Amino acid sequence: MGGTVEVTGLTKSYGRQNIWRDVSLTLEPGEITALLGPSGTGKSVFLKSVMGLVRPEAGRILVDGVDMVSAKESQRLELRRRFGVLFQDGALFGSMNVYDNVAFPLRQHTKLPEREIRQRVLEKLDMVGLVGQEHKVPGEISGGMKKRAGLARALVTDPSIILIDEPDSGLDPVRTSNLAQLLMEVSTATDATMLVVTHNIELARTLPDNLGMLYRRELVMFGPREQFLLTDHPVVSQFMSGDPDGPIGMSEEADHRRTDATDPYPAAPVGPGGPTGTALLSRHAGARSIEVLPRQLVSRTGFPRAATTRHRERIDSGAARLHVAPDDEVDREPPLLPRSAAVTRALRTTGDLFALALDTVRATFRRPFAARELLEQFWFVVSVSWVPAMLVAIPFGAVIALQLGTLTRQIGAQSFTGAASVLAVVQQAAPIVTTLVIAGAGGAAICAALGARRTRDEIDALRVMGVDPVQHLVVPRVIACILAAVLLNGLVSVVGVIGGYVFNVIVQGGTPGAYLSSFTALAQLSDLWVGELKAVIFGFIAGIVACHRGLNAAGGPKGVGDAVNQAVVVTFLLLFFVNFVITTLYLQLVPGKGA
Ligand SMILES: Nc1ncnc2c1ncn2[C@@H]1O[C@H](COP(=O)(O)OP(=O)(O)OP(=O)(O)O)[C@@H](O)[C@H]1O
Repeated sequence: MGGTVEVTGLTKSYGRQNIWRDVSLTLEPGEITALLGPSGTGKSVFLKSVMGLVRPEAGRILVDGVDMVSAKESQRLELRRRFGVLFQDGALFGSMNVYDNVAFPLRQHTKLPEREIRQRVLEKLDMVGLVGQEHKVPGEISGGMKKRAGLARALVTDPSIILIDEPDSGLDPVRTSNLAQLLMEVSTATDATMLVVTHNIELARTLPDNLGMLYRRELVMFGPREQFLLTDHPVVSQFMSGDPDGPIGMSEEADHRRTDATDPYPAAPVGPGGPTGTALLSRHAGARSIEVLPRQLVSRTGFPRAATTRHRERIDSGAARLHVAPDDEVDREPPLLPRSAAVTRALRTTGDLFALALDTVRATFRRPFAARELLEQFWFVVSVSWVPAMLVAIPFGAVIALQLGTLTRQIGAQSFTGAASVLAVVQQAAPIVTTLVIAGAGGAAICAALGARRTRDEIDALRVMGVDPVQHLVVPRVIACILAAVLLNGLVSVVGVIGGYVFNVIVQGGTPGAYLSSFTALAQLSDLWVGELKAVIFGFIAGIVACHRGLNAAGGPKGVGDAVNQAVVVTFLLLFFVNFVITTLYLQLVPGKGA
């Protein structure tokens, strides 16, 4: 039997915008529930709250008795393994083909042999009509196909709770009907609990056992299909008939308030066994005049559906009743939430950045380690950074040598030119130059790639499949940035020193012997180590900031662009500040040679 989801008093806001408040409903085991509502009323946010991806500020979501809202992230990852989720655009992983996408949850969470995985994957692909397309990557298939592949992935682990966001978007009417029938077959075969967010009226009338409707920040109505479809509530009636006239307007904010406040919209009378074929005369102008309850879909296999029997029993016993929000609640003005101060937001972002840094350190020691991802990312960061790093290193080393050479000659200390320029390159210029290039080239690309995955719901899809994005994505990227910084720092130091040598000896007429001997006289091994230590710390900062901004990108391509910009700027600022701290500490704690 499917899981139970009990939602009580749930309230969610983003900044000053209250999305919905005090939402309470129960998804009964094995039953199918459809959540309706005009665009922008927070249906997807509700779905994400149930998955534990969005944190409501008040209320509880008990999934088989465990509260998703207050549970630790590790508990949530465990709970989410019971879910099968289809996101609005499928949320397929862009780097994998359809077959690997569908196989992903099985490979991640089971030790099934590849032969068994193949059998299960092909069975689900057959179910959604995608056999023969399994070798294609998401960029090569249509929106509807992505949706069906996403459904195959959601079903491949035989989940006990299935959450589906707009299954009909991107599908033609015939495929939508087929999909509704498919969901009914899945429900009959597995008895999984389902929550389907949809705008499709036909699907809403014929598939679910229960319906709920969000409107003006409230769950205006929730209850059994038999009662929900027969009410003459103006909002529900208008929505179900697709009528342009009524309380629902073009936008959620502009929707005018219903003026008729006298009718409490009572539920339609329902007889035992359900009122199939019942006709109801509406008493509201503008609402449907006569409604006939459409038949619910049944399984074509001929097997009875356990949830249908239980649902009937709940109605007959009076346990399942229509909940209608009191009139004054629907008409209430949205609460004016306090404006979140810029300082508070900045502090929260800084706190999140530190939390991610700590999480990354902890997740580094968790198994399995994403070694392959690390190698790929390391190769990627080095390949985009090494050429610019070298090209910057030569003029940098030369400029330092030129400046110091001129200065030391002015004060009659030419013999220290080598030491001064080598120390400046190794300790200061090399780690900073290397990390600026890594942040500008590798970090920006990492941030953009994660941001794009975030806006395509791929990150949420990972979390829903019980995969920790910090362990799977952040750890390999951060370690790749560190390793690349150490490697390139060494190379940049060598190139910078050679550049300085060439300029000092050839252009400024210094002697090679004086240059080298001054270096060995004043420099010490710890000077080299501090350069590499800086590279490690700066690489860590570049990786963490890039991942943090990427994982928090929001609002489509512009949001990703903004995230990349912020990542580069924040990394630069942090680098110079941390460099100042390390240099000051080093000079205070490590006495110079000969001092
Ligand atoms: N991460 C977020 N940050 C800020 N606001 C958000 C965020 N996610 C959603 N919202 C806001 O919450 C509101 C509800 O969005 P949601 O996507 O849940 O609506 P919906 O009912 O699913 O709409 P549709 O049917 O058009 O998909 C919108 O105003 C949206 O701008």
